Amino acid sequence: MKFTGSPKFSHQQRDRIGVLITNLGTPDAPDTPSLRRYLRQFLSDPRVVEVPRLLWWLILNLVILVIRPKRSAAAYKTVWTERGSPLLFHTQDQQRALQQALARDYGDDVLVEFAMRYGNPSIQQGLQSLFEQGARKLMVLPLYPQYSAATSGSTFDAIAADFTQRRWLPDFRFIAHYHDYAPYIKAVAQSIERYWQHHGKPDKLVLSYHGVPLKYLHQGDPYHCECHKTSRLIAEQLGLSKDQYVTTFQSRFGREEWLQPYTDATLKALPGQGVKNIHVVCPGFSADCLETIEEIGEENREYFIEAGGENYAYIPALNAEPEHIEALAQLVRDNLVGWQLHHDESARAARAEAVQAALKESKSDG
Ligand SMILES: C=CC1=C(C)c2cc3[nH]c(cc4nc(cc5[nH]c(cc1n2)c(C)c5CCC(=O)O)C(CCC(=O)O)=C4C)c(C)c3C=C
Ligand SMILES: [Fe+2]
Ligand SMILES: [Fe+2]
Repeated sequence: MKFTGSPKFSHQQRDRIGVLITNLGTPDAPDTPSLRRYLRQFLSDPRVVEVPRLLWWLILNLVILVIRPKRSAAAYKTVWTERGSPLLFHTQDQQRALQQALARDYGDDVLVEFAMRYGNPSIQQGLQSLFEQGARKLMVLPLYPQYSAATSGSTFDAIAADFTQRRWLPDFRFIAHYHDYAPYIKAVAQSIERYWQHHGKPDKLVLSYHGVPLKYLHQGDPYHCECHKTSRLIAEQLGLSKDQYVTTFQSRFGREEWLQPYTDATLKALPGQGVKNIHVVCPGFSADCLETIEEIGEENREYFIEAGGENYAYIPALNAEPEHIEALAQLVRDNLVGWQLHHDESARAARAEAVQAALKESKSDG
């Protein structure tokens, strides 16, 4: 059979709305074979690495996948937890909390699943689960606030690739970005303010975003502009003047030029300019992961202190914090307009209560 059907469908089944939240993905374990598998899938994506395919195949297979998996596995080991990779368990927590927040309004008419662009659970698994539970309308929300072809664009490709194999396609909405969405800006600003209430204000706030090759900007990718807009809006919310914050780009990969200023070079230079007390926040990462915990929390701290810096703190990502979940729930509600399902209101209210009670119970089970 060429196209996957929906054998479990019955006319008694209620139509529902599926919300798929996604993130980048992470290896299954912090060991060399798992990293080789993960990096092969990730770095073979033409949306991520825009280099002629044959040349890239040679570099990837003869150099990168020989050297990098072992090195990256060692880095992942330092952040791995009992619940596995931080990116994975934070995304799980976000899924659960978002499901609960939306159940307050929609009962079980709206289902939330999560998936990873690379590795597990895959986009295909996430979609399959939603469709099996009766989702006939689908909203995909990649948890990348700033759009880049390398991230949100690639996620769209994976959804589209799955659709090419399906017989029954859903109504479909894709949230390409939310870099200037007021509830998101407010959630980031609040988390910074809360941090300052306990730890005081720094000389400078560094807003560090994952980088991309500079050529993507020149070829029209809006990512760089969206990062700067997010920073400006957060700074406005916090009442910071231009000299009190700086936007930088981290996690450079390979030899070509990436977006500047680089986070590491900036942190090495700041103490020499008399800035000895800084806080770093990463508004582009909706969940803490290797790139924030290890790269910003550890590696870059050392650069700053070695260069003569005195106080350095990393303000954690929004993860499953209530303000974040409320911002995401609001984003989903805003984008559900026109998609209300037509059920009897009182029955819906009763279902909403039942779902709330069940979720509370499952939460107290651990
Ligand atoms: C080849 C280049 C890469 C591009 C372009 C890129 C863009 C990009 N990535 C994120 C978010 C994350 N990246 C993460 C890890 C990671 N990124 C790259 C390379 C590119 N990223 C690599 C090789 C890795 C793996 C780690 C390593 O080997 O160093 C992560 C963390 C994943 C985790 O498991 O914790 C995130 C998140 C964005 C937002 C982005 C472009 C906008
Ligand atoms: Fe990355
Ligand atoms: Fe990194």
